[in-house]
Amino acid sequence: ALSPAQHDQTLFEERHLRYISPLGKGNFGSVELCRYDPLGDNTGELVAVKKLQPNKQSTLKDFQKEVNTLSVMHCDYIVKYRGVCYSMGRLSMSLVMEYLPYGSLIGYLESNGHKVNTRRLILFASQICKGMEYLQTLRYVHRDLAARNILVASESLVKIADFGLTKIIPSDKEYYRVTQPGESPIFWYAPESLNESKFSHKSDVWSFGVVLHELFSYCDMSSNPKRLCMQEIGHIVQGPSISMHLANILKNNWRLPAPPKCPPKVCSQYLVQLYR
Ligand SMILES: COc1ccc(-c2cccc3nc(Nc4ccc(N5CCN(C)CC5)cc4)nn23)cc1
Repeated sequence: ALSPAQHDQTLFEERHLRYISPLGKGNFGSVELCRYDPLGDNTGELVAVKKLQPNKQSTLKDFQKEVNTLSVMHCDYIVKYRGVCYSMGRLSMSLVMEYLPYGSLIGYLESNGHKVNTRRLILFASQICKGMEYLQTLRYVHRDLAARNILVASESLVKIADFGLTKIIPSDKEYYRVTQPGESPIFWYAPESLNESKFSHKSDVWSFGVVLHELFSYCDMSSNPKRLCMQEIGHIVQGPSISMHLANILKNNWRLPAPPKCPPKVCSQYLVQLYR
């Protein structure tokens, strides 16, 4: 008879997890393509395995929170949790997720942009919206919504990934205030996040507006949000004062310029910020 552990589909045994290739690295650790092949006949499922590299930024506790966050998500527009793999006798753990073959939205649009029309971009934007709407029903704030954290499952389906910075809003408050975190994606931050480290569904809406800009720029490197903001701020500025300068130009109503060929009805960076 199978032991309880063997019944647990979310427990992946390290000995059956066969490394195939690297998928990406972040300040958290790395993500690898593996095949979970308990039968040893290459019929096993391809999975994306996020290995934790505990460093000053991310601890096992943070990683455990990310795993718990993803494990309660059941939404077509959020990357699916498959389970965990413990190694070094529970001293280290990896997060096992479904593998999305087309990779990150940035890479996909860079190499397939020519065959992605406005209708398709709007479909992707609406799917990201539905994923964010689902997060909001669970009172989650993503805090790192950006094209780099959107994955492409198929030519007509994208999913939100990477819940490393996601926080639950306390039931008695409308926002989450953080102590200054490490690597901050400040060019996707709303003014209140820059000025007061406040994060809410509204600040996620702001970041969605930046994602719209990325989508309709086809994630072109020359017009990425960081580059355009730094051009406006002036490259002379260095270090922590960048977020202060960014808050300033936003206060003076500078916004990311509408991407070339962006259909007027979509140029809703402003609409998005209206609805915040
Ligand atoms: C920061 O790096 C990553 C990398 C992978 C993931 C991740 C999480 C959860 C599911 C998942 N599926 C895929 N698929 C995927 C496919 C292809 C590629 N690339 C293929 C082409 N290469 C040159 C770059 C990687 C990257 C990811 N990546 N992925 C998240 C962050």
